[in-house]
Amino acid sequence: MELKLDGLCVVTDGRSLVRDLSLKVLTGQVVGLVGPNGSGKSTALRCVYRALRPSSGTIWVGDRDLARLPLRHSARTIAATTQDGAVDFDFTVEEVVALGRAPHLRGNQALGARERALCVSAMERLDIGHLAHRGVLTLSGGERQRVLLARALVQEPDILILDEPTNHLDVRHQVELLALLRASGLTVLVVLHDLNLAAAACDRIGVLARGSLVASGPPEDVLTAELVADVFGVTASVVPHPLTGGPQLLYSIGSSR
Ligand SMILES: Nc1ncnc2c1ncn2[C@@H]1O[C@H](COP(=O)(O)OP(=O)(O)OP(=O)(O)O)[C@@H](O)[C@H]1O
Repeated sequence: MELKLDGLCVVTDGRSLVRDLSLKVLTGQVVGLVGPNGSGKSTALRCVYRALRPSSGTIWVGDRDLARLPLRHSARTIAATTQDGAVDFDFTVEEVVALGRAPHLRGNQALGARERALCVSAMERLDIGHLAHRGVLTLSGGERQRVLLARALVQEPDILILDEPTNHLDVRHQVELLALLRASGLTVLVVLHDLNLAAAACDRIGVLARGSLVASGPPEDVLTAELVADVFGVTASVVPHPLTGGPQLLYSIGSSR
């Protein structure tokens, strides 16, 4: 299902956090949103998973205006993981993952065999099967992040919204997660700080700076040394990935040695 942000604006206390953001994620595409700290990435995502009402603009989910969709309908269609991955209660891992089915159930309806199998499969895909009976509050940051991703997958959404899903993950789990996203066939909008991961995993990249989209397109068109210097204030060399030919950034870190 296609996701389209059309002229999205968020104004809080007279300050524009997101300015006239238009961005399309075609069905089954992975689109990365990158940009410096405070550039409005999470604010834009919060509008898509309905934690925040935009000041103006429209979010189209397929051919439907998100603001007019019943909450239960959008909860079935869009799954999200947030940046801090906060979990307040000491549920077990399998209980948290099962919560992903909530938009599909009525009241206290129990999970059926298919739904339980879905939860087991998602835990296996995220390499957390061995943690099923652990309390989530006892988990490491990366383990907890994988639990929340499993919960998002069992929701069986059409659209996944992920805010820095790799930030606590070790390199193996980063690579596995991005491979899983690419193989999922879902429409994915993901905030990533690691530009090299974004280049490797995304069909297209949008760059936000001070709330505005300053570039968007395939990674090789967007991730240029000039853009990285302009937007992030960092000197980088862009070299082709030896296997894929995609752009990879090498940073110079000043040193007296
Ligand atoms: N509720 C709010 N009230 C006032 N300012 C806010 C609010 N929420 C976010 N901001 C500000 O809006 C700006 C954009 O925040 P946002 O979290 O969207 O940035 P971000 O690009 O996701 O940053 P980061 O990379 O650090 O996660 C920041 O300056 C932030 O302090």
